[in-house]
Amino acid sequence: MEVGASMAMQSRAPRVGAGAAGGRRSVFLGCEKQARAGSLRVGAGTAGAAVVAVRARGTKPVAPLRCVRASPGSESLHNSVDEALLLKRKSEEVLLHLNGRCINLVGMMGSGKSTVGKILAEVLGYSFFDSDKLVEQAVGMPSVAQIFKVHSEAFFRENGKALWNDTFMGLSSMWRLVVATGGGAVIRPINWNYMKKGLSVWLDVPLDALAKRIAQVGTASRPLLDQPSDDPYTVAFTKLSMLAEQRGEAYANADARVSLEEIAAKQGHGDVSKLTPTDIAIEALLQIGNFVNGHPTIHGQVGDLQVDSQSRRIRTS
Ligand SMILES: Nc1ncnc2c1ncn2[C@@H]1O[C@H](COP(=O)(O)OP(=O)(O)O)[C@@H](O)[C@H]1O
Ligand SMILES: O=C(O)C1=C[C@@H](OP(=O)(O)O)[C@@H](O)[C@H](O)C1
Repeated sequence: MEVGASMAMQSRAPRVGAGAAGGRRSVFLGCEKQARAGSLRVGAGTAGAAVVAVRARGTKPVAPLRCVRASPGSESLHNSVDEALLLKRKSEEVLLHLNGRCINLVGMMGSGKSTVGKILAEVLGYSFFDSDKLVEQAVGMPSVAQIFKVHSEAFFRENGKALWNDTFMGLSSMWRLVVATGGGAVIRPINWNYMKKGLSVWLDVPLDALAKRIAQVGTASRPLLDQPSDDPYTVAFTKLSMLAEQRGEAYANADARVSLEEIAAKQGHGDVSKLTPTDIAIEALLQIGNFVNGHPTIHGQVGDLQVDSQSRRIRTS
């Protein structure tokens, strides 16, 4: 989640404020930047504990083209103007068929869900959410690492499940969002019930590339990989291999798969490290396009909402 602060979409990061409900915090998501008409309240959670209130953004079909960069020191996200234009064209192609459906990115830690998700949100004129950030804020802690430390992994995954339910139920009830889900979100079947209300896209990155990225940025924000070692690459690679073994089939539930190896092969590279996040976003749009063409939703149900594809107004069903 280390994408640089310079990216425009961060101004759309969800704000979460506390509200007492059912003995824990309810989650208030305000996607305020560029918010326009329409405010929607969705009861979330079987206990009705949390209410997610979302300001629906107005229509803004495609974001203006602009050069975006990742964190300082990293590569430019776009290799060229041509690449940026291709991204924009692909987004225009899929936008109409998407019909407001939410895009849920799944994949291992470090697979680029946040980085690519922000590019997709930017170019589609969608809002970007990071599901881990929502849980952090609902728990009232600054990071997942802190939740693991003060509580435990089990708390994060199991005891915190009501929060997860609220988070995913709330997110799945919204529209025009790109969501970067935590790498472990796929292991809870109920999360799929919610994610399947929109589209799910698996960023399938070779483990070697993941371990290199994570070793490069450090493991502090990824508690599962954060062990004292002189060789963070090997620690990350070993743990990621284990997780991939356990989760492989769960990721494969996604509606669309973006394989970095396949993109690299198409481009004639032997190595995925040459791919920019924009290359990956373009392929994601291609795969999303393939999926939505086979699964159209027109004037239909999107999650719990009715979306009018002409006016793009939202009504609760
Ligand atoms: N295509 C890419 N090439 C090189 N580094 C990347 C790429 N995509 C993401 N990264 C870097 O990898 C790290 C993890 O990316 P991130 O988007 O936070 O992954 P996730 O959200 O899936 O955990 C970040 O430091 C990011 O800058
Ligand atoms: O794969 C996992 O189990 C995890 C992935 C992390 O999110 P990212 O995939 O965004 O790094 C975070 O939820 C936590 O450290 C556990």
